[in-house]
Amino acid sequence: MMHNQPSLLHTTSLSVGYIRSNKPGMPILQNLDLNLHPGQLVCLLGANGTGKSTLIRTLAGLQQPVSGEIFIGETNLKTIKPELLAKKLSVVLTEKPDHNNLTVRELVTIGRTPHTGWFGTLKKKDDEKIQYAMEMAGAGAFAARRLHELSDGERQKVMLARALAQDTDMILLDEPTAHLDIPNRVEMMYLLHALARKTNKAILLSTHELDLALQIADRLWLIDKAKQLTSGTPEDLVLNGTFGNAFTKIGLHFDPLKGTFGLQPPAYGLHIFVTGDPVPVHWTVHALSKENIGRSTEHTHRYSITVENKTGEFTWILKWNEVVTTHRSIESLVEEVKKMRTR
Ligand SMILES: Nc1ncnc2c1ncn2[C@@H]1O[C@H](COP(=O)(O)OP(=O)(O)OP(=O)(O)O)[C@@H](O)[C@H]1O
Repeated sequence: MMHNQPSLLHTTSLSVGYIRSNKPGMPILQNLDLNLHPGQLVCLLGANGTGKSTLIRTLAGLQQPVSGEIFIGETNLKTIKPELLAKKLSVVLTEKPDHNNLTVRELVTIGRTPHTGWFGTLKKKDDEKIQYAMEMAGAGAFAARRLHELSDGERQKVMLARALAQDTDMILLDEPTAHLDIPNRVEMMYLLHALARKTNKAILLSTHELDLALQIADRLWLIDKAKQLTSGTPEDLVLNGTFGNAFTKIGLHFDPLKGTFGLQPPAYGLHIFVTGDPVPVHWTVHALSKENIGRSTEHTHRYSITVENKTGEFTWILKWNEVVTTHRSIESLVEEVKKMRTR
């Protein structure tokens, strides 16, 4: 992707890891030349323990790099004044906040400090930003509650609201969807994407939500099993196999057509020809795969299933050699297939 706007953050030969006293640094990820551009949502993906949190903490200036440099705009992170950094970059980590007795509104107001100063008076504009941040993050409904009274998912929204109130060019988030239920996960990811587009912020988030990341990320930073980080669009990384390879385990298979992981379809053994509308066919094949039965593409196959859809009701017609049976549910169909198979 071409970028007309200069990067908000870049790294040169960055290695991240843990520096132990009297011992050489233990790099986890090495030789990183990364860029964050305005208006982009970047998803950082990798298996457990590959260094996602370590990288985010290092980019946010919360821990020292093992070697290499990080630049915020043109300024080296080592020399940037904390007040300026707080206006450029906000970070949302997974740790629980220590200010458990504060109300949500009070915590989000702390996010505004870089603009008001610790003893600064809140101007009308700050109040508006705080209110807006809480509403954007979906935390408005519990603004008056104390942090210790919130669920993990509610607290996560509040931490996002605090970062939004800080109103920085860049937001870095470590697993922002970890405690959310599925509708809230989808909503959070779309919210962050819309935010990047609307406000021209750069947003970097680490996640284990592979399918969501494929759908909404402008760019992936993908850490593979060899601890190499590859940066590219989701589409390119799927097409060139990097994405599938990074997560494939023995027996697990990445389907590049659907963008999902599943059990490896059987290469040999029973296959049935399935035909009909794509949706019922999909769920029929889905159920058969649990019985280790694959889908055949051969019309002349000895076994076939035809899904008919008359007036909104599905009927499955199973042909097993010469025997034809009709079914009103996938459950009944699969039972029949299992019976036939053991004959
Ligand atoms: N304080 C520390 N000192 C030494 N090693 C650490 C420290 N914190 C983490 N590590 C190690 O660094 C590696 C990377 O950890 P990190 O938390 O960055 O991984 P991650 O990709 O965020 O994992 P997850 O997906 O499980 O959250 C791990 O092997 C971990 O054991």
